Amino acid sequence: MATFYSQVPSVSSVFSLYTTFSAITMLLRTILNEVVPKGIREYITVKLVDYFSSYFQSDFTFVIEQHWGEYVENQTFRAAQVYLPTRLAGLSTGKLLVGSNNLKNPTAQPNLGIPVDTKIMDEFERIHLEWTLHNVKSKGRREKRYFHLTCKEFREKIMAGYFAYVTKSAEEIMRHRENLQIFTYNKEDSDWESAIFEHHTTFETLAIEPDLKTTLIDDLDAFSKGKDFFRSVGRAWKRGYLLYGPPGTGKSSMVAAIANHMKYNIYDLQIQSVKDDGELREILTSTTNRSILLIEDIDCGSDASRKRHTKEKEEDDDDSKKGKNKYEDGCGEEKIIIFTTNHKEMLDPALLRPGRMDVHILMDYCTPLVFNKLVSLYLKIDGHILCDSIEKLVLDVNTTPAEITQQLMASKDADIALKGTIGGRLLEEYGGLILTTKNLGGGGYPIQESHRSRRRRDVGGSPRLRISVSLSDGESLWLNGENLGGSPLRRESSVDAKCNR
Ligand SMILES: Nc1ncnc2c1ncn2[C@@H]1O[C@H](COP(=O)(O)OP(=O)(O)OP(=O)(O)O)[C@@H](O)[C@H]1O
Repeated sequence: MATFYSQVPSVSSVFSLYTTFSAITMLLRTILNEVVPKGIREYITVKLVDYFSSYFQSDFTFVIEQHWGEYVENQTFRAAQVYLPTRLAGLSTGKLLVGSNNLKNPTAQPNLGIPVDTKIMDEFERIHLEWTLHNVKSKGRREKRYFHLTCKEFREKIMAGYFAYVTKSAEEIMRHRENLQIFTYNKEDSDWESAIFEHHTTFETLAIEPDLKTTLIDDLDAFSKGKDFFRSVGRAWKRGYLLYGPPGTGKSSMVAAIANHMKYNIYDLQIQSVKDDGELREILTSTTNRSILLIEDIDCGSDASRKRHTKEKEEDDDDSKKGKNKYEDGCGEEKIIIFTTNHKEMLDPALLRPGRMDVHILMDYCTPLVFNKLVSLYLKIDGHILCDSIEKLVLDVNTTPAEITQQLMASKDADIALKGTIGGRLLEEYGGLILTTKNLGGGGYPIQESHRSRRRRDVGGSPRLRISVSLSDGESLWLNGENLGGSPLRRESSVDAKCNR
């Protein structure tokens, strides 16, 4: 017994042995890091991973195809596609697939792509996993892509935990992705074609009323966090927006701001080219989650679409009685649908019924606030001597943000740019007088599209526009210009405004 105790090392000798061992380990690690170049170290790691992976050859394989059913995008495939590039360090070959679609920053480090027929290693709760992307193209059929995910056992654990982990990671990556994509539908291939979405408008650079901006952002944020809510009320996790208003008031810019805020890709569908509901359903189901389906100019239609609309209307009436919406049918989760139109009054009333489009947003002519926002965005100034008068004028004369931005872009010099706007031109011509159309016998004469076209016909088809202005000395004038955004205005005649309405 005594001999045994005498052989047991003391605490201090254990501690000193441990210290020496740690120091040697650290020294060796430092030498290894100093002496063996990084490339060789990584090569050894890859080889070791390779060796062990072939040693523990997996015997169970999950097959994850790109499409689930004939057309529906398989969300598990999509999640893997987004997630796997983060696991390419464990690649078992000496090759990497690299590329970039970053047009904003062409010198940025390229991204890693998923090479075909190449093993990609991953680990989940100490389970070793192996992914391989396969690509099969058979004659006359579209390319078939699928992943093999192999593991030795633990099938239950993979089903219960790993796929959810991959999906969550992919969502996180997508939430922070820099480049969004815009897809357009190719009828011939019955598939979407993608391109980088280059519209950089955000809610910061979109000039809209502040209240509308706050409400809309809150609505979008609530939607993106609303998974449980939508489920609890038994509704599909979708939101529909109808953007309506005259051309040039920022509907497309608003779509870009929404996409950039949500980091959603856009599927831009020309509804006129879709022949029937069956095709529409196929197209909708082939869009991915966390995306925007955009249908612009919903009021415009070819003959084909008009015929379809008549048929649809009958079906819609039927569907709406049952509380159904075909744009919602079977098209996945977390999706936004946006319709735009210049003529809300021409839309099929079925589309406007409660429950169809959740939010209707009027994109209108410039207000003083919108005008000032555009001035501060484009001219980087907080105010200008001409602004007060132009603000008053935009209340009376319908001017679109597009017309204003065009003029503000004309020069970096605020004086020149502001004088180029309709208000600026009037002010310049009439020597800084306060201009208003308010006293024209009954509350002014706002110039709307219908008035414009009637005026055009009145003057024998020439594209002239007349606006009425009362000067500060009480005199009323009709001013004549080629159009609001065009050539300088000139005095035509002094007339009684009432007679000319
Ligand atoms: N509210 C706005 N804020 C900032 N810029 C705007 C706004 N509205 C229009 N613009 C400017 O005008 C251009 C045209 O606007 P946009 O295409 O968004 O209008 P639209 O309402 O979609 O027109 P259309 O109905 O003809 O498609 C934009 O590229 C942008 O520069």
